[in-house]
Amino acid sequence: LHELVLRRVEVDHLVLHGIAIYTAGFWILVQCIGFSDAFCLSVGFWSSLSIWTLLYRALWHPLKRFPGPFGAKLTKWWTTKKTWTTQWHMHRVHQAMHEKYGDYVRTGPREISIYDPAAIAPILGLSSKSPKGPFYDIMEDTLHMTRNQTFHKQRRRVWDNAMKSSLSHYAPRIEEFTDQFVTRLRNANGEPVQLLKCCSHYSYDVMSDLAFGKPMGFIKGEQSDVAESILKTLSDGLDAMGLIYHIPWFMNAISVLTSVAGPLKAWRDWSVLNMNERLALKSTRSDLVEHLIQNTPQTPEGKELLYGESRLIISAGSETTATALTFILVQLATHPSVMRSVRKEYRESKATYSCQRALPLLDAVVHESLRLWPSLFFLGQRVTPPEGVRIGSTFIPGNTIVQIQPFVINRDPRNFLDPDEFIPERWTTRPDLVINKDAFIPFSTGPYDCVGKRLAYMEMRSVIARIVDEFDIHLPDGFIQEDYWKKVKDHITAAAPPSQEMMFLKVVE
Ligand code: HEM
Repeated sequence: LHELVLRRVEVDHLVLHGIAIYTAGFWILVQCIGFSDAFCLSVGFWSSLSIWTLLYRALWHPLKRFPGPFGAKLTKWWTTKKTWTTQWHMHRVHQAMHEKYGDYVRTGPREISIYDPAAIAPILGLSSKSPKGPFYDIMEDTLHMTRNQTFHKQRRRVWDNAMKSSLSHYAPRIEEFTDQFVTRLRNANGEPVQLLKCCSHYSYDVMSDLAFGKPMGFIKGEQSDVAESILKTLSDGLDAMGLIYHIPWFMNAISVLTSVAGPLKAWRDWSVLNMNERLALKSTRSDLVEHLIQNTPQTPEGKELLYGESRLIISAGSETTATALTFILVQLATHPSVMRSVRKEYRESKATYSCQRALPLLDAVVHESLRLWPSLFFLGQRVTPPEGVRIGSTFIPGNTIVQIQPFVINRDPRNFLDPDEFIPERWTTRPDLVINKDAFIPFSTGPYDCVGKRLAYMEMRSVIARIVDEFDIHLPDGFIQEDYWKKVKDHITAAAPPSQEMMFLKVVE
């Protein structure tokens, strides 16, 4: 079985089929030879298959010459265990592995983690021949979760056009949500507020407005119980995802089961209800979802795609932006002189300000915060083409899962001088501090890069500019920067410490 099938064919998405076939086979065996003989045969089969697989992975696998932790060479459960024992600090584990083993580390039986910036273009870039990996099989097909390159290309064109033509109409709407955000901070009267919660409420409202034409009502505190439980499911679910997403076959099985009954089902039902309402609206608004609707056949398959993509808008755009906003605000609070300079820049440009246009220092602050703390620690899982890939002097054999690690690359002194320091000026007046600009990929790069990047910048500019214009931001007494950053977890997205509070005090002129 190992030599003929498992070694040659990707079976990650066939686990439930495998379990069904095995169960049927076992039942037939029990009918033929009785339970105890069938059981002994089954134990013998699984033990010999496991021993052979482990021996093959350790001794004969084409990746055996790559260095890496011994356990990781044998099984991906090693990563799950490591995630658990480090309490979701895999980004730090990757840093340590890079220091110990170098630029190419075997982090799974058929997986290499790459910390070499020279790999970014050949693996992720426009001319890459490495398609998406098995992680992207785990849910129903959408723009993001598909491995079908033709489907992706066609659908990406629709999304790109939709973003291009709808964003200018959407800018005033973003400012309206920012008004609500600032009002909420004003109402707090300088009392501590939960930072991540505020930012999440903002980004979930903006994204649900974009997906369904109506916000979830979080910023104004008018959310329904269902919306509240969905936000909780999505946030809590990420910790579980952070543990199991390393093992695509397991993740695949779990996501199928939980979408039939369980937390993902509630999320799915809610999105179907809201998308059906949106479809019935016959909206004249030129927004993202209107473009998607117009470019999707009104067939059962088309509707499934729209349901999936409405969830994609929320899942791809909310956590990422909320985390980025949270980290930027913490950086500004701990670098008050930068905060004052951003305020000055915004005030001087108010006459021509639009969240669609770059403000050089504010954009530099966003860049620098994303460089140090990218919203997504996991990006760009790819599979090398059958002929393999050569990067400099390193040859990676075909059908290897490869993963670029942005957190490590962003803090590599080969790419950025003083890599652990927050220095926004490296993106404005100090370009000498950026050695390799191409290593900066918080939105990924190439054909699968972030389609919502411009929208995300609009949100971040709008919120940060308006907040620093009106408030001085402070962290509570006793806040220790080092401890805060140590608490950031890696559960696919970067997880900001949820209970961190911040005070927004009216600027005294
Ligand atoms: C600071 C905020 C954001 C960051 C850092 C970010 C980052 C990323 C990254 C790294 C990817 C590639 C993921 C991968 O390789 O699997 C991605 C993809 C994507 N992002 Fe974003 N994102 C942000 C905001 C948004 C927003 C606001 C939207 C709005 C809908 C969005 C929609 C998407 C979609 C649909 C994809 C999949 C694109 C494709 O596969 O063609 N993102 N994002």
